[in-house]
Amino acid sequence: MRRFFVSPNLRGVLNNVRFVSNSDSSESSVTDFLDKNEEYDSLASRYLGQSSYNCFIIHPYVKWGPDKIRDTTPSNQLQEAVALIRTLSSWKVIDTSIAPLTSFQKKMFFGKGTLEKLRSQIRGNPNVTAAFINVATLRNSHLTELENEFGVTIFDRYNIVMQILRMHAISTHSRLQVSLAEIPYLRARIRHDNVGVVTGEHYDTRRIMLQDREKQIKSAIKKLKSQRQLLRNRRTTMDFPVVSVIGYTNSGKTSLIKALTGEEKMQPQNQLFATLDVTFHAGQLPSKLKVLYVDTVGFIAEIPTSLIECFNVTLEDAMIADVILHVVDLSSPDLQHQENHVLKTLESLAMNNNFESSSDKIITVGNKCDLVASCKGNMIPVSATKHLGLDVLQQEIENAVLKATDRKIVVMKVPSGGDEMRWLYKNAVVLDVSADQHNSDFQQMKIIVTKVKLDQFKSYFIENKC
Ligand SMILES: Nc1nc2c(ncn2[C@@H]2O[C@H](COP(=O)(O)OP(=O)(O)OP(=O)(O)O)[C@@H](O)[C@H]2O)c(=O)[nH]1
Ligand SMILES: [Mg+2]
Repeated sequence: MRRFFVSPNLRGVLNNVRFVSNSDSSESSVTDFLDKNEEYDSLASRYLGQSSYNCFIIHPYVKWGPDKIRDTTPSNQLQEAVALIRTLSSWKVIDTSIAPLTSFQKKMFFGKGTLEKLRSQIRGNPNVTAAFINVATLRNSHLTELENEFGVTIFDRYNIVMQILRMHAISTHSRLQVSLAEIPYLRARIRHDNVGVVTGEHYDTRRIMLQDREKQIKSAIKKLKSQRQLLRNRRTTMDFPVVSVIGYTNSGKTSLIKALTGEEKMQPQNQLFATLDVTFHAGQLPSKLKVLYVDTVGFIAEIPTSLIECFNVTLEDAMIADVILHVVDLSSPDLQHQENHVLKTLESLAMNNNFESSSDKIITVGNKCDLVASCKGNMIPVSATKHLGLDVLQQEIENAVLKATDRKIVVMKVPSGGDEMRWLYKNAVVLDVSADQHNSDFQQMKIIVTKVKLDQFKSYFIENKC
């Protein structure tokens, strides 16, 4: 299993281990090109709207058949759509509607009656300037159809999520990833606009510009990856167990790490995709063992794979952790759907990257227990903000970390002030030292030690003496 290495200056490092920094000048030069492309900017501001809209939200749902989603309800999904739009600070939700469909594969997106009803609702309200159709991606033909019918700008989830990510991406790494995710979207949109245009010249220039930009972004991400690897390698000598914290967006991952580490600088927010960087934070378990908690980007259902893929890189660090905390929001009416989505995505990520399955190292944490009367299922109830249940959780994390990293808590009798003591201070975590009651020349040391180090100790100090 891979380990993260951190600097020998333990205290400094443990204050706040953050491998991704917003102000790293060596990184920011890598992204200079992102801001120097007028043609791209005009395309992005047109399709990834930076304006404000008064939005009518439509949640289309399939009543039966293979497209029907079974572990949630249309009204829960509509609620998530509303939360997505509310995350865009300058947008307003004007009205919402749940619209039945027979299938997403039909030539016309809505049936005649539903379309008629929606058209009169939207066209009848002069305040409405946009409609958000709550599906992963709309086909170009459906986009054209709905624009013509409703007479307002049409958005799908891909677009809305992109806009949120754009708004929250500050660090070099997240800006690059978001920029990469924009390309397939824009490519589809310029193709859409090209329909019916006699000369394809303009389309070709734009297509080539997007292709060049994609190449530049990919090579910048590659460069950055090797810089980050170098940074990690430089922080040699001490290795810490790694506990990654994953979960659906807004479930409380950042809040939980803040509660477990006491790191005041962390800023949880009531927004979807508030965290877009993988960051590392030092914490201490009940036995004093130091661990690194990894904060990660949240998951969300119903987005296209090209968008998910851009964030897979950030999840790589999370996947190879010793223990994974899966945070679920107990107060969400859509708890089951969100939990299933995260587990399914993890499974496919593991499969596609040839990682070993992560299921046996997952601890499920039911967060926001202060908002519910009871907690069902096999999970540890906590409240990150009210600091409830954290002791039990930390003990569970410790047991899992010891098991996953082959560490043991051992009590040893060693000569006072001898080489053995010095060796153990250097190579193990010393939990307690007390004078041996039967022989004052010896000390009892309670330590946490890896199996490898314990075997070394035995070979240096026990077997060699025989
Ligand atoms: N009542 C209550 N609110 C909580 C609790 N934990 C987190 N929250 C709130 O939930 C919201 C989201 O918290 P975050 O910690 O930012 O969630 P996250 O999972 O990191 O979200 P993303 O980074 O956007 O995916 C914030 O408004 C928190 O204050 C809790 O235990 N109880
Ligand atoms: Mg967060």
